[in-house]
Amino acid sequence: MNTPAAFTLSDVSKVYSNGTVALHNLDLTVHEGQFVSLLGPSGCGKSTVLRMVAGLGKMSSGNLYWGSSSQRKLAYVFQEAALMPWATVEDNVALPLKLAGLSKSAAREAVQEAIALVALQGFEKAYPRELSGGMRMRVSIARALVTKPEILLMDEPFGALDEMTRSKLNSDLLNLWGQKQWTVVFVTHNIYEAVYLSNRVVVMAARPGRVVADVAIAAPYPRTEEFRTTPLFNDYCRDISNSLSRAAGQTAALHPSDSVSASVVNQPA
Ligand SMILES: Nc1ncnc2c1ncn2[C@@H]1O[C@H](COP(=O)(O)OP(=O)(O)OP(=O)(O)O)[C@@H](O)[C@H]1O
Repeated sequence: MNTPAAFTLSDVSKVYSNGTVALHNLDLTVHEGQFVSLLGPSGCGKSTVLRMVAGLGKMSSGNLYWGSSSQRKLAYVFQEAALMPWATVEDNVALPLKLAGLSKSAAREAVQEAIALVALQGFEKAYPRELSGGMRMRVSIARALVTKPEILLMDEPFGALDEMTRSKLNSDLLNLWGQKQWTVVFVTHNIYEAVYLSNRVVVMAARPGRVVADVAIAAPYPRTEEFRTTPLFNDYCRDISNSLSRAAGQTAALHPSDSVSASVVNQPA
């Protein structure tokens, strides 16, 4: 049985000012505590969905409904860590609280807690240039967590990281989610990452941006590295890959002049 809705996008369309139809009649309800991945090829509107939920830009039509007022506590994690290079880790993490008007001393406890959640104790005084890409992304996640969000919107946060760092951050993120039970909406191009992390994968296709499959990943948590080698994992990856292929075929039929990239449709081994 589903938990209450965290939010619902109802019949949402988004046409950018240059005429690009980024989303067309999209319906999506995300439930409290779900870990939902939005998966699809470049340009299918994944980031636009996040932006509409975050209120970063107006929908052209449709509505966003919140499950309850307390569920509006959002945090956004971007693909680039986007840290202030001149500021230490703790000052970067403190930024949202500073912007909200808290003094440094009032923010200290929350900043320490967020840094501990991403396992960066000892690096409070370090500058971004002294950190690896994975550590910088941890700082970016801590900066999102410092506001104690209930909904975490993550826009391909690990896309620029090497495979081993990505795997490590995947399992750390799952551990955190297991403790905190946020609602997570996670954008990715990567089928394996989506299946590993999520209890639901929403598959999208481009031109126009739309939902083409909604797959419940019925594997228990906590998920270990072994999950990645199970037949169940491979079955989900194959099914989702097939959905992406079918959708790419439909898009190609709609836009025969395009060369639709199937590069995201990697068949699992
Ligand atoms: N500000 C904008 N103005 C015009 N077109 C835009 C704007 N932002 C996005 N688009 C277009 O809208 C479509 C959806 O973009 P969006 O960034 O949501 O896709 P995406 O699935 O997140 O892509 P990617 O995986 O490459 O980040 C694309 O065709 C994109 O070029």
